[in-house]
Amino acid sequence: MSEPLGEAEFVAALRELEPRYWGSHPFHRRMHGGDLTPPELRAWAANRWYYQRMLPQKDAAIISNCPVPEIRRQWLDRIVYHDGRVAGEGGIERWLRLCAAVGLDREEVLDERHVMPGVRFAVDAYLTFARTRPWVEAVASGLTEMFSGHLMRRRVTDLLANYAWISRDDLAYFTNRIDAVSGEGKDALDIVVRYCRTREQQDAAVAALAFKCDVLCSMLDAIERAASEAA
Ligand SMILES: O=C(O)c1cc(C(=O)O)c2c(n1)C(=O)C(=O)c1cc(C(=O)O)[nH]c1-2
Repeated sequence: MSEPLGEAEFVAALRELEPRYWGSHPFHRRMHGGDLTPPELRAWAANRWYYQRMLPQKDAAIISNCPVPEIRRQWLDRIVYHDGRVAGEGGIERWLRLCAAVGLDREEVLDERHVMPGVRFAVDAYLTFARTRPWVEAVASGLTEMFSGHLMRRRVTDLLANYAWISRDDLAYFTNRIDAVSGEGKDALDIVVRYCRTREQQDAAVAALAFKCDVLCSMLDAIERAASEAA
């Protein structure tokens, strides 16, 4: 059995996966460059809805598999963040607001008529991973958020600069998420470092993060196809 990595080495192994993150995916590059047409932006928002609406179920799966009260308590905030405390609030509602801003009716988002099979497959795989793998691996798979703060900050700037009909208020999903992610990302990394003690657990955490990078890129591959059909 190999020796466990030191903390710095383990964190470096996780961070080394950044090139596999969806930040550099060609579809994101086109979006940030201002090259998407209104129908392409709608295809993106309607498909990503399927990811957004699954996140609380993924976080609930982590809680249900986790025997540590302190972690369960901490993780609960994520569900409330997306679902809100009452109907009409929370991240999911802010995503729907963005969908409306790009010209989608609420109904056509909620009934998921635009969701591509590849997006469904990738997102469902993420949920199944969280339900079936050890809870700390599921937490590690969410560490893509370590890479997302910078991307979301750029997204707000680039969408405002390049798509005249989108206002700052329409982007409340991202402006709000940027603040949340700096704290949550650090908390999740601390948990992974603390609970992955053996080399096998550390390797499984790195593999979980690689898997999640693939989930996100597969989503965007399918979204790219939806966009080309919509354009
Ligand atoms: O816009 C983005 O690029 C981006 C990326 C990610 C991510 O890296 O997983 C998340 C989000 N946004 C996000 O808004 C979000 O709520 C979120 C939750 C999670 C997760 O795995 O638990 N990732 C992400």
